[in-house]
Amino acid sequence: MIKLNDPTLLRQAALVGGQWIEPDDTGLAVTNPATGGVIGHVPNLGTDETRSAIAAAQTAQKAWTKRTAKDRAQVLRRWFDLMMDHQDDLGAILTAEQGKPLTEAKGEIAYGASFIEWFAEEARRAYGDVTPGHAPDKRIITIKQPIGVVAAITPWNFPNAMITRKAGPAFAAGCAMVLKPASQTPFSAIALAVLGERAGLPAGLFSVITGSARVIGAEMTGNPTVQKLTFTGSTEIGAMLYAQCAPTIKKLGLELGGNAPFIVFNDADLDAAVEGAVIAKFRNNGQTCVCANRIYVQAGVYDAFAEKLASKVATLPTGNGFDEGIVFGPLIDQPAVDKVAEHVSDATSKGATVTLGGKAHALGGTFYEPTILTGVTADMAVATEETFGPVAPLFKFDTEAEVVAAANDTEFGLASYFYSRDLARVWRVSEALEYGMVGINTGLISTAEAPFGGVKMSGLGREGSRYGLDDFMELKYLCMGGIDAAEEA
Ligand SMILES: NC(=O)C1=CN([C@@H]2O[C@H](COP(=O)(O)OP(=O)(O)OC[C@H]3O[C@@H](n4cnc5c(N)ncnc54)[C@H](OP(=O)(O)O)[C@@H]3O)[C@@H](O)[C@H]2O)C=CC1
Ligand SMILES: O=C(O)[C@H](O)CS(=O)(=O)O
Repeated sequence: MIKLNDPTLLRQAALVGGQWIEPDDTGLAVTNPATGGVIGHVPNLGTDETRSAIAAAQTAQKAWTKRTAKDRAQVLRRWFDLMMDHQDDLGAILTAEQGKPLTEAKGEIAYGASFIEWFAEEARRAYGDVTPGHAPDKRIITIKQPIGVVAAITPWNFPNAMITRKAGPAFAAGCAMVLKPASQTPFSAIALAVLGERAGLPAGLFSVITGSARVIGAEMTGNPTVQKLTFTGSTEIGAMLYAQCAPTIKKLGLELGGNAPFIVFNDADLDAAVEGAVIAKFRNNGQTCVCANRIYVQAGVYDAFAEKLASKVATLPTGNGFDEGIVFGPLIDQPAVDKVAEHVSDATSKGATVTLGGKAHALGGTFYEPTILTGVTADMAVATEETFGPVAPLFKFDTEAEVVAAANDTEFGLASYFYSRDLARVWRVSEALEYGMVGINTGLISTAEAPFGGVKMSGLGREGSRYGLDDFMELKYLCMGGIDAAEEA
């Protein structure tokens, strides 16, 4: 059992149109990836409950949008305050169902809450404009209005922040949201809904539906009342949902897979580059879409970088996320371990060397040793597939042109990183990299103030920043005519 200051936050129920529904004997078990133990159960809901939630959202949204932006902002601010007041409990629930170390989980709570805080402020800045008319009697006015009912589907790797990164702008804009969280991590979403009620989110505005992704998703994508679908997860599922939304022409927000390059030039600050690589590669045990999936090191510093990185990572302990000082928790499930093992096996079979780790951890279960590979080449699976685990493949390169071409040689375009202290090179490489985001001399770029998102197969739209609200609003053009000149006195 998870020790909580407020046990009511761990609620074994889904929230459908303002009504809490508890699981019956068809309920779905949620397990702790570190121990395999059952944390609790959630109801196995489907089409009817999803349809009911969407109808309730439509009703609640009409009232919500009539409230002032300041009023909506105050509710969001209260939600932010409650999240931070309960940071320890929300972090414990997250570690229990996702596995990341408690310190990192609490960090995610603060990161997730920052999106609610940011959009509480942005809510009051949905500015329109007045444009000089195209005729003497015409005036042109542009206003922004909420899209309406939003459906959201989120992944297990950031079970709090991937929800608030959508709910914050949606509610700030005046929308309602029906959410299907990942089946492996529903309790973080449910705890957010419990606190949302306490903050004053009206009944029906925010529903959390648990059950079959395929069935719930089919209703979300097919129901014409849903005006926007916002999805974070794999490119494969994202593309399928994109197609499912086509018949009802929904707006889409897609935050999909990545294959981030991490480039270290000869002129880099090597210690800073090692520190950045540890964060960019191993945050959340490598289970993030913006993780450094390929590490390119210029020939002049390759051996020194590899040695420094291995020495640093070797000091970082693996274990149960609730234990003091743990840096690497378990992977989410056995398929995740199998994929990591397959990538390591493929690389070594094609000539790569295991400098550190390279096998399942002695702890067993879904624990895997943090791994560093050297002598990695472009024909290996780690070069083209997202590993989504603690494997750092080091590629050697000679010239800037060669590494930029290699970095761009992927269908993905989410995050990228490079270390250089040459100003001209910083500009050249920043402009040449085909990605939505570029980290320059840093391995950690995600923050509510910045536009998060990708290009190519990594998705559509941006979350966070001053642009995030617009993804949940529609522009309306008012053409005011008949404004004739006053009669001469
Ligand atoms: N761009 C970004 O910000 C992020 C991208 N990702 C990417 O997601 C992948 C790993 O996350 P993972 O959760 O496994 O991704 P998935 O795409 O498998 O799952 C994401 C969500 O989609 C749901 N889902 C799965 N199948 C369907 C379906 N047929 N219809 C509707 N919903 C469905 C899942 O539900 P269920 O849990 O029930 O299967 C889950 O809630 C990686 O590729 C990673 O790069 C992950 C996080 C962030
Ligand atoms: O799920 C993810 O990978 C997140 O988008 C990563 S981040 O926002 O925490 O960088």
